[in-house]
Amino acid sequence: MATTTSIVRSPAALLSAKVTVSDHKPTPTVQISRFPSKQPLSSSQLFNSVSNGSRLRVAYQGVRGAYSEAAAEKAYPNCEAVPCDQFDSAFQAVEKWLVDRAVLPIENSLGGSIHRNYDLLLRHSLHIVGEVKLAVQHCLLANHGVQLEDLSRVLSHPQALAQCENTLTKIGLSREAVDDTALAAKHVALHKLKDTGAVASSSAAKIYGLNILAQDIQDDCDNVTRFLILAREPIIPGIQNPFKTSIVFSLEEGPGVLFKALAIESRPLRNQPLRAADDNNGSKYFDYLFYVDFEASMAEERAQNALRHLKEFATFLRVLGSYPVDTTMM
Ligand SMILES: O=C(O)C(=O)C[C@]1(C(=O)O)C=C[C@@H](O)C=C1
Repeated sequence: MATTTSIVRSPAALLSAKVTVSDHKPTPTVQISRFPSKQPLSSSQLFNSVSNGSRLRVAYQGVRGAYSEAAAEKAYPNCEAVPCDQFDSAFQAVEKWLVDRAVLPIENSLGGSIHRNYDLLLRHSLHIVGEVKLAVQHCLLANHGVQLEDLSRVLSHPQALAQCENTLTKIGLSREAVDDTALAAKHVALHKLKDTGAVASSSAAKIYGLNILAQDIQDDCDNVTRFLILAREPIIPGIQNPFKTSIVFSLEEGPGVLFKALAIESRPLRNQPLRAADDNNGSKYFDYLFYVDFEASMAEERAQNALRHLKEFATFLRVLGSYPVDTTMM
């Protein structure tokens, strides 16, 4: 997959910058119509389009019809959703001012964490300014005229395949992973495949002209994916509505007690995953990063106290963002 991203060094250069954010669409010319102020966004600004009336540009990973596009549109109903071929391109598109926000999946109620995005959060310096939860209802799609018994194989995003594991096993289809669910639908349609279906959304069926053979094929009807909204600047944390704060930290000592006590997301450190133990035997143990979401705003004293305390024994601590909780699915 070809990803060509021009390195933009000054805001003026952005006006003529071209970026290929997806190789499945004609190369879009990115026009930055607005340079957001350096001021942090307030939480009330968060869900609105920009004040001069131009549409907010929101990067997502995938092609048209992907769940991530639906999540971007749920977060910002009037936005221009900009497809990116990889998660990393979406991060870069925000950093290079080619778009205003990125909306990326971070965890799913059935499939678990999307580890790649946890790693990318750390490698890039964007801020979490919101979250959006999306109910994911998968369909089994095929070309018109193709019956269920004609299929031997199904294509989809690995998370989607995992979310439909039991159903696909029952039907007896072999699985093949592709970059996103809508791309699977597009591939099946484009190549007029007769023996291969796609697990994707009903809107992907509409966009690529496929037939819906089965609906709601996920193993649990409560299949929810949580997406993070990322921006160049943090928002000013509020206290008027429920806020969440996401942090990442590492510890001097082994992960043991804290890990068990908090049951938090932990990932081996990428640059230096193993740490020598103090036992002089040359033994090593994994050095962990802990990702914690807690339900409090950084504007609250109790959150500031908790982080001050954590800072005393953490070898590394970063606040990834303090943002309003998405209460739409509660
Ligand atoms: O493939 C898509 O349509 C996506 O938007 C990606 C993705 C994911 O990464 O989890 C998003 C929501 C669903 O959980 C399945 C796939």
